[in-house]
Amino acid sequence: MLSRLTLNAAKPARKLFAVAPARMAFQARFLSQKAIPTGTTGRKMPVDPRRETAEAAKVPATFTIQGGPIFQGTAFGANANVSGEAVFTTSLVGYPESMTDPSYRGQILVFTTPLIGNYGVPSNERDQYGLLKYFESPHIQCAGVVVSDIATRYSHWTAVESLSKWCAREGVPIISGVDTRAVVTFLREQGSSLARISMGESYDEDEDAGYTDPEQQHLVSHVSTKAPFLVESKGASLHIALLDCGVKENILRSLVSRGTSVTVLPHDYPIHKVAQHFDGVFISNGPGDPLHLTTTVQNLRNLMDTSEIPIMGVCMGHQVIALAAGARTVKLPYGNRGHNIPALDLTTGAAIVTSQNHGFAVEASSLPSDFRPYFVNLNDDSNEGLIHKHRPIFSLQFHPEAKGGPEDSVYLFDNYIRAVQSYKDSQSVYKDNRPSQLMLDILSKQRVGAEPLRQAVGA
Ligand SMILES: NC(=O)CC[C@H](N)C(=O)O
Repeated sequence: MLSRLTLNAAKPARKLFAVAPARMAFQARFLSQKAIPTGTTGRKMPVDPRRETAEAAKVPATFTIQGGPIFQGTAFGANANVSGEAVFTTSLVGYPESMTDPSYRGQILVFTTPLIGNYGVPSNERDQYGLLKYFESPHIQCAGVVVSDIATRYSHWTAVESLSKWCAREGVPIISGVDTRAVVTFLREQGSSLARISMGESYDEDEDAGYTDPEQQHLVSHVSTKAPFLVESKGASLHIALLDCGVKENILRSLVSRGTSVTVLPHDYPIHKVAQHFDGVFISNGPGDPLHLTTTVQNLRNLMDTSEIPIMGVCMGHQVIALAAGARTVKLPYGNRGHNIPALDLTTGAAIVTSQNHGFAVEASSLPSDFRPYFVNLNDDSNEGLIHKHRPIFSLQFHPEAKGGPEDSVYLFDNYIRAVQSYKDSQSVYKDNRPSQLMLDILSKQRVGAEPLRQAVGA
């Protein structure tokens, strides 16, 4: 199935890429034009306070891929040396959402879109449900950012600061001036690789020194909530339990805005022991290798063996449901990250464009006979979803909440809510509707944020 993804075994010679001279000349011209602002009347215009000073662009930085090319560029954001898995996204917009998506925890995010930062960074305003309006979690989750050209001016009605200032506050470095086409060419041929962003021009000739592999850690335990909390939808009659592997705000919003209250539980909460208090179970997205989530998988297996409750999973949630069902997961050579990835609905024959961010995938051929593949990726044939043949259980490798991304697949939340409603209707005859002690305990708790990324600021 994944044969088209097979890696090229040949290893290219290590290459050093300096900042492209053409790009520097272009930037210098661009900056000098900005230095003489004039209006249509020839009158001198006030200097735009949102413009960052050109000096910021003078600090050199180096991006080194383990066993691969070395890129020199200029530093923005935090003055910090970081290491992580280098991954690339083909999204055109949505950098505030991608960078705060907990599934990117500890990764170095390479944007293939050449100009990043031109609409700045929005505020941490919250909506009527208490969810962040413009971010997918309260902090930047990726370890570092690599771009071809960072915009030093920004403009948007929601913007409150520049990309560089935001990253500086959050301890996350950016390197700009990198030939991101060469990075992607390398990663596509050699597969997912560890990398470093370091301040200065020097780089360690020792190819194996100083690299951190975030996947060696149990990343979900860092981003999952530490205690249950409720996201309330006023007057909602449905109540969903969500296992939080690193949930994006817009997944919660997609559920509560459809008239359900959501109780968010730590990823390893014994869901099989409490599911009778809820009308549906949801398993969220999250970072790292799904094989680390042994307790979550075991609990879910117990749940699926003992209850008929509707279950939906997204991304990590999809992988965990597959593992609980007895299927296998694999690491893809370089993953799928972007907002323009086509998937085919195998139940209807309709193609949709999806938002994705994952390095692992479910091996469709390993699904047990009571499940079937739901969607397939039209670029690389990898599995994009599974659906139970007789029960209301389905999951998606892509992100139907699509923040950012196209909204072709939001209807899948409607399908889930319909299943939750009919399950509730079928159960209500037997159900004791008095709130349990568990629910009373949960309702009394405030939301406790997950751990922010802690990186040493200062080289
Ligand atoms: N967005 C996600 O939930 C990612 C799932 C998993 N960590 C992967 O990389 O495949």
